[in-house]
Amino acid sequence: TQSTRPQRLLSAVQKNATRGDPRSVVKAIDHFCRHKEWAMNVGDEKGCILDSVVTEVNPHTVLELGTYCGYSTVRIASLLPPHAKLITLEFNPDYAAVARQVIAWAGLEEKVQLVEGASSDWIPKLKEQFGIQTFDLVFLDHWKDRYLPDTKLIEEFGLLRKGSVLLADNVICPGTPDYLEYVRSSPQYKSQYFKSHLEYTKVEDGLEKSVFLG
Ligand SMILES: Nc1ncnc2c1ncn2CCCCCNC(=O)c1cc(-c2ccc(F)cc2)cc(O)c1O
Ligand SMILES: [Mg+2]
Repeated sequence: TQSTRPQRLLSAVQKNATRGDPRSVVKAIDHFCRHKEWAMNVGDEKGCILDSVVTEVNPHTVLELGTYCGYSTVRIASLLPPHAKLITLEFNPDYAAVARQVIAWAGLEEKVQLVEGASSDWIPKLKEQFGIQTFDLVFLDHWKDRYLPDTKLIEEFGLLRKGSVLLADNVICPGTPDYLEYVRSSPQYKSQYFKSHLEYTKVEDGLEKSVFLG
């Protein structure tokens, strides 16, 4: 049977990256997506912005919505302090299967909990299931029309504390207009737009960083 794009991306990692070296895994994926097949990873340009926000926040608890092949999972987890935990939710079992292997190749399994299922089903259960109080950082990169309802769920279930940071991918392309309107107009958030480009292209896109004021 034909391989899928995520499977071909995984093969490129296993062929070109060094086991236990997250930076080489990131490099191998970016090379594959730039020279072989485009894929919807956050990519190298927005990835540098992601890295700077992760480093600034220095989070002990991270929630990622939308794992895909684990590219941003690896970028984030490679920057976490010891004993920090990253929970990443992936809806598609085929993506999840590839992401587990990419995360393992990077040697980051200890820091990452990949959970399969829909964000709307899991957000209400994260406290009891994983003993989480609040998240220091949330990276939104899943269905674009789920950013706003899931942010409201995250607020409703008390998963944010004063100073928690939401970082949202694709706020321009494909776009998340209702989410942007919400975080930019709500008195509960201090928002900032980081202009960039859609991964591996010249099309405008960017990340929106929103600090929860409590
Ligand atoms: N736990 C969960 N709960 C709910 N949904 C869940 C989920 N886990 C996964 N999903 C379902 C997300 C599926 C992928 C989401 N990402 C995207 O759709 C996405 C699309 C583009 C894109 C841009 C221009 C184009 F021309 C084409 C595509 C770029 C990106 O950076 C994107 O992140
Ligand atoms: Mg994205």
